[in-house]
Amino acid sequence: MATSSAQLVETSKRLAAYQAVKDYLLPTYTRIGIGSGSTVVYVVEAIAALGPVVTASMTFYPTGAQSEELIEAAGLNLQYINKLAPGDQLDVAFDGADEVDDDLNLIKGGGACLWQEKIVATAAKQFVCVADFRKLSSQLGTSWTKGIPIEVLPMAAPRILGELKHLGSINPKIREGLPGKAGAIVTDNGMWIIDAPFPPLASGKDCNVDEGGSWTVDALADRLIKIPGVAEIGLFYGKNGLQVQSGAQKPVAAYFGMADGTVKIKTPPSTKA
Ligand SMILES: O=C[C@H](O)[C@H](O)[C@H](O)COP(=O)(O)O
Repeated sequence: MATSSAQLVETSKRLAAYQAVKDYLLPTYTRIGIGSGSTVVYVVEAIAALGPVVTASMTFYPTGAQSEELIEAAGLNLQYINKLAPGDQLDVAFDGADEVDDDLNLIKGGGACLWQEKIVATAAKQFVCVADFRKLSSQLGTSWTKGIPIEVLPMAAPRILGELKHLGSINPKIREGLPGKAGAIVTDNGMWIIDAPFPPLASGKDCNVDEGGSWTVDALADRLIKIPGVAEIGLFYGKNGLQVQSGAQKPVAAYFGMADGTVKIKTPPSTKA
C-alpha cells in the first residue's frame, strides 16, 4: 500500500524524535524539559520506551498543559519549572519547531505554546529541536508563512497590531480559537496569540529595514519583544546553543526526519562567543 504524505510526515517526526533521544538523553541525566506539539509526542514515546530502569531517576518538566498530560500519561515523573531552584539547570530539553533556518533560528508557537517553551529551553544546558523535513528552511518566513506567533496581553492586542503594521508586518491577525468557537485562542498563560507575517528574515545582526531592505531575525526579534503588551515572541534567536550553556534560545542541534527515511542533523558552527 502506498504511503500517504500524512503518514510520511508522522514517520519523519518519529525518526527525528527517536534519534534525538538516543543521542542526547544520557542515563545519568535527572532533569529533562519536554516541549509542546505533535513531534514531542514521539520524544515522550521514545523516552518511555527506555523503561523505568532508565527513567525512574529522571524528572520531566513540561512547557504547558499538553506536555504535562503527555508526561503523566507515559508514567514519567512530572515536575514544574517553578520548582527548579534558582541557578539550577535542566540537563536537556527537547522541543519541536515550525521553521528552522540555516543558523538554527526558530519560529515556534504554531500550536499556541511559546512562552513556557522559551523558559524551559533557556533553563536547559542543552536544547534539542526535533522536526520533520517540512521545517527545514534557508530563511525564516519562507516555508512558515502564517506569521511569527506573538503571545500578547489581550487588552494590548489592538495597539500591538498597529505597531506590527508599522514595523512592516503584512496583515497581522489575532489567532481565532477552534472552529465553531467564537473569539481568540487563549494560551496556557491566559494570553492571546497574534500571528504577524513578515517578508523572509535574513540571519545575522545587520538590519537595513530603514533603507527599504528586510529585517534580520535578531533585529526584528529585538524590536518585537520591546512592544508594550508583548509577553513573548515565537522567534528563538541570539547566541547559538554551543556558545552558552543555559540561556540559549537556539538549539545545540536540530533533528529532521527526512522523507527518504534518514535523519538530518544540523548543528551550529562551534565559534567562540
Ligand atoms: O506552539 C507550539 C510549539 O511551538 C510547537 O513546538 C511547534 O508548533 C511545532 O509543533 P509540531 O511538532 O506539531 O509541528
